[in-house]
Amino acid sequence: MEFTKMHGLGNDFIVWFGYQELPPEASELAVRLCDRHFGVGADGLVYILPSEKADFCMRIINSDGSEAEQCGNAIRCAAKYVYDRKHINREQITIETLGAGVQQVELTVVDGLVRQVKVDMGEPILDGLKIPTTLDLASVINQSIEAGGSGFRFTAVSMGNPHCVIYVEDASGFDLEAWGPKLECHPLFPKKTNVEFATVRSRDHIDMRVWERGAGPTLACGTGACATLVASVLNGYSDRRAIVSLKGGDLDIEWNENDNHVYMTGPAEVVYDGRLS
Ligand SMILES: N[C@@H](CCC[C@H](N)C(=O)O)C(=O)O
Repeated sequence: MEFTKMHGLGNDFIVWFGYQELPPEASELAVRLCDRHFGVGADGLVYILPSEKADFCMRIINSDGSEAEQCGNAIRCAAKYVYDRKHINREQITIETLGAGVQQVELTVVDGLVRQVKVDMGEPILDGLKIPTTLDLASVINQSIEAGGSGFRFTAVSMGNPHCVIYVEDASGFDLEAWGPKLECHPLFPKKTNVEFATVRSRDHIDMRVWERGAGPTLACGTGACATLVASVLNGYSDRRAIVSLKGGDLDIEWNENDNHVYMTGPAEVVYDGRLS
């Protein structure tokens, strides 16, 4: 079984190509292989599959074996993979996702090397029940939530997958382990949620740390960065375009006023090719 280890800003994946469909053992394999001591070590498994609607289809399995609807860092990796391995010879690629439709990806290639990947992440979902939350509201902005005896204010956004954005004084020093798991499984979020702790540095720069649903603390989350930018605009904290600084590096995020789509630009890297016996 040949795989490729890739990452987007340190959010790392075991990438598989060549399957015709998601194998039934994907969930069990994710738990085993993502283990950083007894396995390969990764935040998730990524399958690049054939698609009837787009050039390729991408499916992402979190390290706990659950399947996510979408993954921003993985879609950049998938686009770089198919281009580098010459499965496509265009710099514009369409990739079908489980929960965020078909996404348009554009590669910036310099001297044959993929330098940046820009993804049209589609329109954010703001409706409370569709995110999903248990709140029947047109948008879930600056609402209160209690976890572990403490109260927080949160804004919920879906980018195909659910996000709970909380503003804190210092995101980079925030104790993710203490609050992440409690908020991830909070009953307000029926499908659980990714949790972003954000600090707005200026109107075009936001620091964010993430506790991912099904994966725990990761170095970066593409959909989380998009959700954080959208939440920051909704709360009046930022402009519609900002750098979101994550532990693993920066993403350039824009929520375009004309088409209401969110655009994410960032890198994707190959670490190594491997073979499982
Ligand atoms: N790291 C991702 C998101 C992966 C899925 C997430 N854990 C979920 O369950 O929704 C990203 O870069 O977007």
